[in-house]
Amino acid sequence: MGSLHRASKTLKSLRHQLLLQATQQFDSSSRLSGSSDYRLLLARALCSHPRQNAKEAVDLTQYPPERIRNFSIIAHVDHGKSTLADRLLELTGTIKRGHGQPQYLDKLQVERERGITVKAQTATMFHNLDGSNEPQPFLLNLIDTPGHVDFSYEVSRSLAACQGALLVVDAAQGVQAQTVANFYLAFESNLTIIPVINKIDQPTADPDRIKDQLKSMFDLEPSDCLLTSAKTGQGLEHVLPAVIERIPPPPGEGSGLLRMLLLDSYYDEYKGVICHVAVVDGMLRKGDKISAAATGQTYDVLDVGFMHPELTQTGVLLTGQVGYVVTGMRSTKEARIGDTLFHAKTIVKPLPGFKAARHMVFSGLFPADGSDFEALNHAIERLTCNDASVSVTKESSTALGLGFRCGFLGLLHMDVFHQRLEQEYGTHIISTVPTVPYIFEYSDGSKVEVQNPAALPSNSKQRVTASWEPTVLATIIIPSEYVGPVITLCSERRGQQLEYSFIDSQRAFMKYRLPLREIVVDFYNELKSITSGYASFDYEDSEYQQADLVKLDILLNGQAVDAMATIVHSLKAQRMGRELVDKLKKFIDRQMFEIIIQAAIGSKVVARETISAMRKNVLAKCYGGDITRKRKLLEKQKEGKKRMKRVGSVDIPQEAFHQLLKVS
Ligand SMILES: Nc1nc2c(ncn2[C@@H]2O[C@H](COP(=O)(O)OP(=O)(O)OP(=O)(O)O)[C@@H](O)[C@H]2O)c(=O)[nH]1
Repeated sequence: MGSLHRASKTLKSLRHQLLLQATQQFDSSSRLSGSSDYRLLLARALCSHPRQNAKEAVDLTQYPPERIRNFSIIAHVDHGKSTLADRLLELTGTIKRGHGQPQYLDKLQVERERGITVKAQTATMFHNLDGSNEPQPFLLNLIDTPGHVDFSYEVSRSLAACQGALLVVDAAQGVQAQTVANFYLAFESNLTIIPVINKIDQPTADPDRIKDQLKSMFDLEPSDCLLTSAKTGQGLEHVLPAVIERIPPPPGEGSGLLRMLLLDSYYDEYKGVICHVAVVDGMLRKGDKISAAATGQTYDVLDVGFMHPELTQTGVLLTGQVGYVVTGMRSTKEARIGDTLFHAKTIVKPLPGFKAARHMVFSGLFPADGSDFEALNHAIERLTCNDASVSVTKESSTALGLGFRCGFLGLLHMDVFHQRLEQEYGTHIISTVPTVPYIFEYSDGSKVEVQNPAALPSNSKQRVTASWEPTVLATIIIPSEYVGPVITLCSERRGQQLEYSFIDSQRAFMKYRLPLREIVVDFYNELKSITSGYASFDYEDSEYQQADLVKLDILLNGQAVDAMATIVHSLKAQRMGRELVDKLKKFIDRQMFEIIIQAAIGSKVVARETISAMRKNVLAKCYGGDITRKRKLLEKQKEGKKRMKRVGSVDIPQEAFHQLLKVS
C-alpha cells in the first residue's frame, strides 16, 4: 500500500513537473497572450495526450456514437477557419506546433502560397470536458473546409459527414457573402450551428455589432455566440465544450448492416487509392469484403484507420466514425464521391449521396511544346486522381495541336489546377480563353451544349435558331457608400437586381442574377477595386436564360485561329473583338512579312490591326569570326521558337495566349 502511495505521489509530482515544463515551453515557443484557461489547457495537452504516451494503437471500439462529435468549420474566406482548426489540434495535443508555423491542414503548396484552403481536410482529436471523470475522452472529427466560392462543393460534401458546424465570422468584417452561403448550406443540412466571432483581438473588432447581424440575418442568439481569437488563444477554451455539449452525436445503427458514405479519395504513391469515408451504420474491419453501390465492384479492405491527423491504422471503424479505407482500387475514378460502400453480399439502401459538381468554366490545355503531349497527359491523369472535380476530354486544335478540354468549378479552381500542374509535375502549358457551357439550338430542332467555341461553326448564324447562357444568383455585401458603383457594374454586366436591403446601418446586401460569362473573367477584381476591397461576393449556379450569342473568330492573315475563338453576347462582340485584337498586336512580334489581325463574326470583320513587316537577322551584328557566339545566338533563337506556336506562317508567342485570358 505504502509503495503504491509513493508511486502515485511520484507520478503526480512528475506530472506536475511536466505541466510546468510544458507551460514554460509553450510560453517561450509562442507569444500567445490568450487567457490563462486556454494556456493551461494547452499545457495539459502537451503532457497528457495519448500521443505523448507512446504511439499506442487507439481502440476505436471504445467510442460509441454518443462519445463522437463530427463537426465542420465554415466561414467566409480569411475569417480564420484554418487558424482556428490548427489551434484546436494543438489544444487537444493532436499536433505540436508553435505560433507562426504554416497551417497544418493546408497541406498543398498552392494552399500555403496563396493562403487559401482548396481541399477539405479531416482530423480526429480526443478531448474530455474539464472536470469530467469519464474514463474515455470524446472523439471529435473536425473537417476544415475551403472558403472560396469555387470550392463550395467541398463544403457541401464535408457537411454531409457532420452533425454540427462552427460558423466563424470575423469580429471586424462581420457577415460576408460566403458567411451567408455557408450558413444556408449548413442550415439546409439540418446541422447545429455554433456561431464563433473570431479575431476579437483586432482593434476594430466589434463583437456586439456582429452578434446583432447574426441575430437579424440568421436568427442566431447573441448568447450562443462564442468570442475567440485564434491568434492569441483568447476564448478558445470554450470551443470544444460547446461542440461536445451542443452538437448531437451521429445517428446510425451500430448493429445494423454496414453503410459508409464515400466523402473523398486521393491517390497515394505507396498505398494506392485512399478513400475518406463516414460510417453511417454498422462496423468495418480490415479484411472485410466491401462493394460500391454505383459501380457494383467488390474490394478487399486492406487497411482501415483514421486521420490523427496523419493516417493512423486502427483496423476498425464504427458507426459515426470518420476515417480512411484502402482497398485494391487502381484509380480514383472507381471511387465515386458520394457513393455508398457496404459489405459485399448484403443488401442495403444506398445513401442519398451528393449533387454532382457543376463545371462552370471550360478551357483548352495544350503542352507549350507539342512534343510534351504525353508528359502533360500523364500529369493531368495523376492530378485528376486527387482532384476528381475536373472533367477532362482530349481535344485537337489546328493552332495548338493535341491537348485537353478541361471543365473547372470556377476560375480560381482553373488557376490552382494550372499552378499544380506546373509545380507538382513541371509541365508548361498554354491555356485557351475560358468559356462557359452554352446551349445552342439548330434549325433541325437539335440542342447541343457547347463547351468549346471552336466546335461552333463560324457561319452558325444561319443554322442556329436560339441560344442560352448559364446564369448565377450572386450575393454581394458592401459598405453602403459603394451601392451606386456596384449597381452600375452589375448593370454593365447585364445583371438583374433581385433583392436590395441593409444588414445594419453600415452594410448593404444585394442579390443579382448575372450571366455566368460576365463574372468568370475579372468581375471580382473590378468589384473589389470599385469598393476599395470591401465587397464580398458569392454565387450559386442558376438556370439558363435565352441570349443572343455569337462566335467571335480571330484571324491571322485571313486564317482563323481555332484556339482563340470565343462565344460572346452580340452586344459585347464589337468591344471584345477590339480588345482581343489590341492585345494580340502588343504581344505578337514583327515578323518578316506583314501580319493582319482581325476579329470577325461570321464574315463580318469587327476589328482589325496590322503589324508591319521586319527582316530580323539575329546574326546581323555578329560579323567577324566568333563561331561559338553565332552558335549561341542561333540556339537562343531556336529556344525562343520552341515557345512560339505557328499558325499558318505566323509565329505566336505563348504570352499572347496567356494575355487573352485577361480579356473580359
Ligand atoms: N488578428 C487575428 N488574425 C487572425 C485570427 N485568426 C486568423 N487570423 C489571420 O487571418 C488570416 C486568414 O486566416 P486563415 O485561417 O487562413 O483563414 P481561412 O478562413 O482558413 O481562409 P481560407 O482557407 O482561405 O478560406 C491569416 O493571416 C491569419 O493569421 C485572429 O483571431 N486574429
